Amino acid sequence: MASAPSPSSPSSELLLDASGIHAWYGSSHVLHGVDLQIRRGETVGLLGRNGMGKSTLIRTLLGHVAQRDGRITLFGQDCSRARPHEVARLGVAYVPEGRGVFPNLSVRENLVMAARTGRDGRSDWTYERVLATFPRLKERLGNLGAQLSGGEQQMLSIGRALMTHPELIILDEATEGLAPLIVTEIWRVIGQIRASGIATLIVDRDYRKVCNESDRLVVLQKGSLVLAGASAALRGSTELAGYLGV
Ligand SMILES: Nc1ncnc2c1ncn2[C@@H]1O[C@H](COP(=O)(O)OP(=O)(O)OP(=O)(O)O)[C@@H](O)[C@H]1O
Repeated sequence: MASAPSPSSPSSELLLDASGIHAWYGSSHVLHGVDLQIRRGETVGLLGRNGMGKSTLIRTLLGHVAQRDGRITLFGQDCSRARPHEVARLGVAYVPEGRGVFPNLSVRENLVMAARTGRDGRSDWTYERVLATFPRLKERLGNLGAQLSGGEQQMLSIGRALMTHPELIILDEATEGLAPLIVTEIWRVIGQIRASGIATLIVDRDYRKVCNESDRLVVLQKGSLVLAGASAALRGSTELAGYLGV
């Protein structure tokens, strides 16, 4: 089992190195030369008001936005033009808001189907460990994905991501629209993922939580990176509040 770096001291190895990222939807130019780095074991919070380009940046890094430009290196490999399945195969798990679950398969099948050893041969996120992390899923093993509540589907989606032994997990609005108790549960698991040494990129509307649960913050405004730095330094700053409009 790989040793887990402490959340406060990510290693210097770059898992993601993206520079000069541009993206377009038709004639609409949405990202304007964004740079983003994520180191092994690091948790990065991606912030910005609605429509500033957070989801587009994530989708671009994952190869989902065809009209893009810039350089994207993942685990040392050039992925600037990679397709989504090629990025997934490299060890990046994507947990999109409210999706990522097969509705006609049971919870057990959803998890087992996702199982894969990591690039470095890791297999520490076993089926049993995922169920221990999400006790609710353990009670629903025979239920179909479609029969789960929104919160349970989100947990299953994160559970499936963990079963792939990713080195980087991207969580886009993982708590959106969920009941407060479930939101607390999901943040607890995000904390566990962080402590286990998996690097994470988090987008969430609860910017305070993102500030508290991340090592570093990057802020987008109108598709450009306007602020970046250690969460401890930026949290509570008037500059951050200004960009977030809070
Ligand atoms: N599929 C699409 N086609 C055209 N324009 C899009 C598409 N998706 C997003 N946009 C536009 O791109 C811009 C950035 O949107 P994006 O969803 O990346 O922002 P965001 O920061 O994630 O915001 P939110 O928090 O509201 O999801 C917005 O102006 C949005 O209207």
